[in-house]
Amino acid sequence: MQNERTTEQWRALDAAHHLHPFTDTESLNQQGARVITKADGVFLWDSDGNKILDGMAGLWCVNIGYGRKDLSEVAKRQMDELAYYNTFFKTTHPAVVELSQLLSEVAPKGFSRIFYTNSGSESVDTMIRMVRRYWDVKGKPGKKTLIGRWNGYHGSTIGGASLGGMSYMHEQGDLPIPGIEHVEQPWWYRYCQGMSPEEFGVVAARWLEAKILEIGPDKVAAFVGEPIQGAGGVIIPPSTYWPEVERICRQYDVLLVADEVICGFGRTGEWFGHQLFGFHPDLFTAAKGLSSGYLPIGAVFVGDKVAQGLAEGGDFNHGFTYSGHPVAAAVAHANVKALRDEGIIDRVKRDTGPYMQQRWREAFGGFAHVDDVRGVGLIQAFTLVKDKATHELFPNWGEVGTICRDIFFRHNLIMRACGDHMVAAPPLVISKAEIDQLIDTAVQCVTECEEVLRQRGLV
Ligand SMILES: Cc1ncc(COP(=O)(O)O)c(CNc2cccc(C(=O)O)c2)c1O
Repeated sequence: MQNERTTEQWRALDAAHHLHPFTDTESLNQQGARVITKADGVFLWDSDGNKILDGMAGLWCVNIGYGRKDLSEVAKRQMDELAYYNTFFKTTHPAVVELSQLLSEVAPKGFSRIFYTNSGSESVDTMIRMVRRYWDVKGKPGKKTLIGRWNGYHGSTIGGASLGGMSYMHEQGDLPIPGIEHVEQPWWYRYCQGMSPEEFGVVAARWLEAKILEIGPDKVAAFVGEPIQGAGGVIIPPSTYWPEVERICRQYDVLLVADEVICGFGRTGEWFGHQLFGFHPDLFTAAKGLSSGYLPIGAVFVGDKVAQGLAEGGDFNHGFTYSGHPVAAAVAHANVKALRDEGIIDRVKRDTGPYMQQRWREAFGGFAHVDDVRGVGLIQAFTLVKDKATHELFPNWGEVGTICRDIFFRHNLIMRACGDHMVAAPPLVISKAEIDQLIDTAVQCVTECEEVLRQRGLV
């Protein structure tokens, strides 16, 4: 229950007692946090009664949309029946069994076993331990190194933050941990050097081959990547990239891992992002859309080959108090069942996704400082650039993106600035009329943003 307080009272208590993630506390407390009090469908309301269009589905996660009473009723029923029991020591419970069976149905062939965590980060750390354990069991304990991409994002645990390629995270906490390497991201717009996307995709994939040969294939455990880099700014690789990555992984006996925390559960119009690009990972990580953010839960989908390898090794000494938590599992089951049975993912693929992509390209193709307008399904972005003709970016990466994001916020539209990439990833239940509202507001904001850039002499 929420105490009835004024916005100012909530802000003052928040400033006094709450440390926010990825936040400069002093800076936030000077302006105060925006107090979000309720939500429904694709809309949020703040404590001053403002109605906000949530173009980011929370943090890329509320795939089914807000306000689903069927999910809250499932949570209540499960909590009343069995609020908690663990899945250690040879016990299980109906909620996690039913979820596991459903997930084995919606997962691609060859993924029949799921390990549960509480977040995407924990799923990534679990995967790191799994792939290293797999190679131990296979008699190749030297294969410990995992390779990720610069500007990839894999969470904030020590493993996830190390595997991610965000340098500003590595600077805090003496990261990366040993055994983690990175290759450049497949960002065609920035690195194409006159190559077509298709040519560039193969070149970028072969950066992985060079790194494997530099380290030594007998030391490399896995390559890990998001099908589409999300928090890195919606970097969509050329179609030739992932098939070449897969070929290289098979050639050098390196496990291939897809981080599906954002791309999973319908974001791209497919159940999972790797299906869109036609590659076949040995494991993939998930969270976010698994429960649509209604309760924290993550998962590692373990391919049959790796599951068999782990089984040969006996005890896998890893897990969490809340692995397969009954209430989280019951809500995730109801969420995934609804995504499937209500045709929500199908509609993204065939209807609202294509509509969004057409409108998005029409709306942002003509601005002087907007380029690389891109997207698939209901994940899309554009980049604010200094010169479209030369692909010249703004010198102080992120400054213009922050200006633009704040203009969006003032117009009660939430989009994400990842550096100077402007990103949208709304709930998958967004209607065409709501897509029109999102885009029309965004066009107004970008128009205002370009005016501000001119006034400040940035263009
Ligand atoms: C691909 C990927 N992998 C792992 C994680 C970590 O998940 P958890 O946060 O549940 O531990 C993520 C999370 N992605 C994420 C999380 C928070 C903020 C933003 C942003 O874009 O601002 C993105 C992610 O996007």
